[in-house]
Amino acid sequence: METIEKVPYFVIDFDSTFTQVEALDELATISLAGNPNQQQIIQQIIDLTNLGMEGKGSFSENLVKRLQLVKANRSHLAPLIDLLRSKVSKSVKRNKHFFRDYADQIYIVSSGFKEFILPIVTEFGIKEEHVMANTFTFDNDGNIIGCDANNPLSQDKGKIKLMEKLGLTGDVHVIGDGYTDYEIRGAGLASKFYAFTENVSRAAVTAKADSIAPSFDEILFQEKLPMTISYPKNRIKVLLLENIHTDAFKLFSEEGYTVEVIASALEEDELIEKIKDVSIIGIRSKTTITAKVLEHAPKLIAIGAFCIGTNQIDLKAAQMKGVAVFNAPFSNTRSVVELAIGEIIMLYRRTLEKSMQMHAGKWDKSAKNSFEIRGKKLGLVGYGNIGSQLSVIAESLGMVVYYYDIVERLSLGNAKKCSSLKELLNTVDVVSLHVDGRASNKGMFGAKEFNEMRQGSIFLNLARGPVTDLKALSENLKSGKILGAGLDVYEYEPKNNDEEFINDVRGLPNVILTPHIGGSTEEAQSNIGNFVPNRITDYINNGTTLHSVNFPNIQLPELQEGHRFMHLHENQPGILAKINNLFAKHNINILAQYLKTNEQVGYVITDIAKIYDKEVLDELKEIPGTIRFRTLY
Ligand SMILES: NC(=O)C1=CN([C@@H]2O[C@H](COP(=O)(O)OP(=O)(O)OC[C@H]3O[C@@H](n4cnc5c(N)ncnc54)[C@H](O)[C@@H]3O)[C@@H](O)[C@H]2O)C=CC1
Ligand SMILES: O=C(O)CCC(=O)C(=O)O
Repeated sequence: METIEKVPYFVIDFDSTFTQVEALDELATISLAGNPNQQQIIQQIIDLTNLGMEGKGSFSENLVKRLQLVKANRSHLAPLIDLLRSKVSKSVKRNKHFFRDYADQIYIVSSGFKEFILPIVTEFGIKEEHVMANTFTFDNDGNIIGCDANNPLSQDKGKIKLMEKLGLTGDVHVIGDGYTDYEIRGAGLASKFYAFTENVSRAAVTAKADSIAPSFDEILFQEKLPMTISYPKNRIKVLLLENIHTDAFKLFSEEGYTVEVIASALEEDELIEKIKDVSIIGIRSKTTITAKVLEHAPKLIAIGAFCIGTNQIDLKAAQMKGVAVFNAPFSNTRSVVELAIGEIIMLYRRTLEKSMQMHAGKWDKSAKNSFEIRGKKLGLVGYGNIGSQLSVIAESLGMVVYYYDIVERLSLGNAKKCSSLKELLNTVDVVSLHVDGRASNKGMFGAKEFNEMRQGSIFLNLARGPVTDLKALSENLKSGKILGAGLDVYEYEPKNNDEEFINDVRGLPNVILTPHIGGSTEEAQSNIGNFVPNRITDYINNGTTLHSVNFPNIQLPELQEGHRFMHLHENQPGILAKINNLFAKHNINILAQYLKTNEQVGYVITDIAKIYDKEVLDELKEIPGTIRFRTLY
């Protein structure tokens, strides 16, 4: 711990800084309960508070007006204090130890009232005599009728007057959300002003700040003081591309990260430029993360694939750079399945063709080449999450399901396993591809496979574009061998909605073309927008890698006490022993230890006691084969 002499005095505001709320606004909500004009009066109070915080108008007149509007009684203070206790700012709560450990250096300077400030801040170890605030005056019935007019804090430029009177000798750093907090610095009574924006950010105040602090962690980080978390979260930059659902923005922002959103995908060179200071990137299927991009991402901790497929990411390169990749393996499964079912029906009934004829004024009432799906044989190529879900629903509609997969899968319902792709193609009426986008699947379905299909079949590809040879499909559609097709994915897909879709399949008969929207439903996107950020924050906050597609998967218990060390290394013999030898050498007590490996890497998580020799950190990083080392708390 640094010596106390080096630590400046911290002058901290109460309302909207120490707590998330303005106490007088909250007091009014309590005191005016049941008053028919409650909302209107509270709004007047909020407007007056904001004027004061922005440094507009006379502060003393503003305070008197607010107290008159609040019309509170002593009996309203207890419920107010209870509420404030639950509204202490999150990062203040998180760093409770700081207020206790540095109590000699901490002052609360507030234009609020001691009656509700003292019970809150003294619970954090702040000294009663270091709390500078107003006091209420009451009438005989306990009604609040005003405040002590002699207290400088009830007057204009009150905080300046108070600070002059306090006469702190030494460095003073002010932390607050209001203009009156800045004024202490403006008057030369402090050397630094942090605009605290965790709860409210006012342009007039941030413009005057020496530093903007979105949390107390940021202040402690800048002051080089001990923090509860290892790194201020606002310094973690998140980049979300490709129209990712707004819930992801919300979740990452609530976590305290700084989030940037771009609606489209980025090309490699644009990405290389953008990713330099990014810690978390969120993409969908259109952004390719190559080894070259990863070389330019020194801060990258995690990649979120806000979809199922991860073929667009160099998973191995990410792993060897210690970047964890997470996807949403079943959040859009149902949406793809529903689209496939809909398309099979539409294609068998030639609905699109007939609809287009109708729009052109042609009435063609005929049953020719229109069929029910009941009793038809559906062949699923790839029997993973989507294939097997489609199997169940198709069967419930009366289809007879066959499947072919390169790995053993549990047959659901009455689905029949085929031992080869050829067997499946020779048997079924509808072929639907649900394989993943691994490199070896490129071109897996071409002239030979269409040739094996039965006359008058239906073909669907809602998996990945490169899997199918569209030239071969087009020839088979034109010859009538294939009755109809549904395509959602293409080898080249436009980068954004402004680029034209250019492809030979345009204009082919009885072909449903959709712009890679198999997973684009409100439900799926919202599911994904929640699933992926939660996996990433679990990893960052706890080390848990469950659902990572490139790290060994491990679900860790929450760390209760102490520190967690996470060591990712190349999977070579002897590394665990080297880690533990270092702990022994530094006399470090291991509380718990977990190890999970895959073929390439090992992931060792060690929980240790609170006090430890910091030298071990560098030594752990230097163990040969170390890919990434992270500490928690
Ligand atoms: N159109 C869209 O918007 C969407 C497309 N997808 C695509 O669908 C794919 C499948 O998704 P899930 O079923 O969730 O994946 P999954 O990983 O659960 O299933 C894929 C299955 O395909 C099998 N497979 C791979 N190559 C094969 C081959 N050559 N022959 C036979 N079987 C093979 C695998 O063994 C596995 O069982 C995703 O990888 C993605 O590319 C996924 C979601 C939305
Ligand atoms: O919705 C997307 O951007 C991609 C959907 C997809 O292909 C997938 O989830 O793998």
